[in-house]
Amino acid sequence: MTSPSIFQPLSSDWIIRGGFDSKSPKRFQQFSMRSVTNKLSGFSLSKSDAACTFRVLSSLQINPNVPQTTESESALILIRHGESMWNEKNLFTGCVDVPLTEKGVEEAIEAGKRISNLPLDIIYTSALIRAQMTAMLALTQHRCLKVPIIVHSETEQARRWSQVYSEGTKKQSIPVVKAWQLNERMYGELQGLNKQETAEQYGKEQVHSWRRSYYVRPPNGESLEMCLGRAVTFFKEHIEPQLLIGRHVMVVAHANSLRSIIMYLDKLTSQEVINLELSTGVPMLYIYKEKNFIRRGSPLGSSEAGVYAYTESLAMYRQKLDGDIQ
Ligand SMILES: O=C(O)[C@H](O)COP(=O)(O)O
Repeated sequence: MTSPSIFQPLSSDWIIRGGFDSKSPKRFQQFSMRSVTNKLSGFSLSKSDAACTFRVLSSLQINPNVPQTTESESALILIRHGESMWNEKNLFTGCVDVPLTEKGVEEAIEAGKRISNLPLDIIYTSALIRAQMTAMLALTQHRCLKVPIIVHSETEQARRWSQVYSEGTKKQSIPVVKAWQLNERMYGELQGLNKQETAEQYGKEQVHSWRRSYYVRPPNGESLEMCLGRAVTFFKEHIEPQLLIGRHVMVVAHANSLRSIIMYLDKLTSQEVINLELSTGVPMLYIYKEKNFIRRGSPLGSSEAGVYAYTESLAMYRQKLDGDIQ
């Protein structure tokens, strides 16, 4: 029996996002993502990785029942993972793979409540456990009641062995795609050091520039520019095509991989991104329409109505959920 690994998307669409005080968008600096990516010797996408990713995403994307239109409106949710055990200890974490604290678990559940009425077809997370825990915990709160299933594409065998053979079950599932390109910025020789102690040793300004500037690299680590080279390239090549065909996407990642993606979405300059701070576990919403990203609402509002400015299609999705439940 053959069964292509295709997950059915929801048919509705919707909106939102918010989160920080960005200034009015200015022209985004033009530069070649590829040239930046190529500079990252330790972070280049191998041919076999690329082939596997392509196969998995192809199987997720190709569904003859999905109307492929460029006019649809789709939602993009971005969430920084909940508090990790090294956030709690104030340690530079970067690509070290540490889990959530209890508070981080609560933040993930709270984030899930905030997005529980928003349609969702596919989830992307980094390869790090704190982002994956956040995604899974958030999904426990979603009113669609679908099961998030991690896509295994490491090898052909992993792909075959994780196939689902029921179309009905696939319809009740949401694929979760892991991508190392969404990992936190690699913090080099700062990883494991205490942030406060490092500021005392090297000076506040130096540490601020390692943490927030666009071009400056922490010792033997990635600058935000380098992080953007991989994260935004992945976003453009894999996530944007999903949005383009009307899929609703959630990305669960990290402070700096998300800062770089937001820099791209909001057309922030290298100066503006310095002031961009992201809290743990706070969902941000964008609407993707006619190839533009529109930031919606503020996740910091006290009530859901204050949080999300519903579009017509989002309101319809919500009504449908309410109808299904009554
Ligand atoms: O990697 C880390 O230490 C944090 O997740 C993000 O750190 P930052 O606030 O220094 O960017």
